[in-house]
Amino acid sequence: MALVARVRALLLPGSRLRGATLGRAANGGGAGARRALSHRVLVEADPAAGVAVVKFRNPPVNSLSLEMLTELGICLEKLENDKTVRGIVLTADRPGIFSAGLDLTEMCGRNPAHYAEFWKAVQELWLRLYQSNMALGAAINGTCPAGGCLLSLTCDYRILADNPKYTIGLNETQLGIFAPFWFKDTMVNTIGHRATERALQLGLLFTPAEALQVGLVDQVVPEDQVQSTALSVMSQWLAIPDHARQLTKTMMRKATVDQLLKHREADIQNFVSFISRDSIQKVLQVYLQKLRKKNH
Ligand SMILES: CCCCCCCC/C=C\C=C\CC(=O)SCCNC(=O)CCNC(=O)[C@H](O)C(C)(C)COP(=O)(O)OP(=O)(O)OC[C@H]1O[C@@H](n2cnc3c(N)ncnc32)[C@H](O)[C@@H]1OP(=O)(O)O
Repeated sequence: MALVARVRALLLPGSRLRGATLGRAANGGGAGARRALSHRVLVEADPAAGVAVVKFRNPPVNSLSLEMLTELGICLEKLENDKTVRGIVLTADRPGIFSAGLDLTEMCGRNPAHYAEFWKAVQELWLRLYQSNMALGAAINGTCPAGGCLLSLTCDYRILADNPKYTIGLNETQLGIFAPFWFKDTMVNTIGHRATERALQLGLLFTPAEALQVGLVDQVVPEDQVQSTALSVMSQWLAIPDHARQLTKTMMRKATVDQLLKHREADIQNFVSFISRDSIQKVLQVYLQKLRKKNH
């Protein structure tokens, strides 16, 4: 289903996204700050600063399900069309888990049409974020594996909470799958080829100190200062004239974006045939069961 159709489905009577409002904040935010609510994404906009904080709230682990990807896409599209917003900070509504990455239940026991729809939605969100004209910051206030790490890597800078429990990285190989070329390219663009090769083959999840050392994040700060630091760094990015910053960003990212645009359909087909393999389904199911067993 294309984004428009998925949005329609989400707006059907009964959907909690229906009637989402953008009103004056009940609390928090500066004077004139506005808060918009959807089911899985909370937006706190501060028009005076030109910044919106986009908070993930898809319990229990902020996984990127099809619905979450769709709501995030809608929210970002709205912000892109809002002339008062020049920068966005992505964060988790509750500290602990920034995002557990792609929702594994979307990739297990479904049919090929579902896998294709899901992968298309992952591509769409990456394209929207990686090509965004806005300045994007990630206030990483929790653990950040795989697709969660990818989200943060689409941003222009990353601030990570100084908590050794919070790890970050593309750990796909540890699950028995692997990061597709555009995940890899996004990481190469951030930490370079050799560090990416090592990180991806070993499926490394970096502690804050390691992530800072390898350049996966730009700053590690005390947990209660992640959002405030991300907002203060944002003011540096917004001090640069938009057109100059945007042209530079496009120049840096265009080749990577073009690769996916050129191979988009083939990438979907490759994903569908890879994820549909019995052997891959088996490893994903074992991984999910292990996660679930912990709690039962
Ligand atoms: C030719 C080639 C073409 C291209 C091929 C490409 C192939 C690549 C394909 C896919 C790429 C995928 C990238 C991903 O993002 S995969 C997801 C990777 N994520 C993880 O490995 C993280 C897994 N989760 C955890 O490690 C923990 O849950 C953690 C985030 C650390 C939180 O721990 P904790 O607070 O202890 O919470 P629980 O583990 O108890 O989890 C609570 C419930 O949430 C469920 N859960 C967790 N993660 C996911 C997830 N990613 N998706 C869906 N569900 C998830 C977990 O099972 C618990 O459920 P329950 O309450 O029923 O027990």
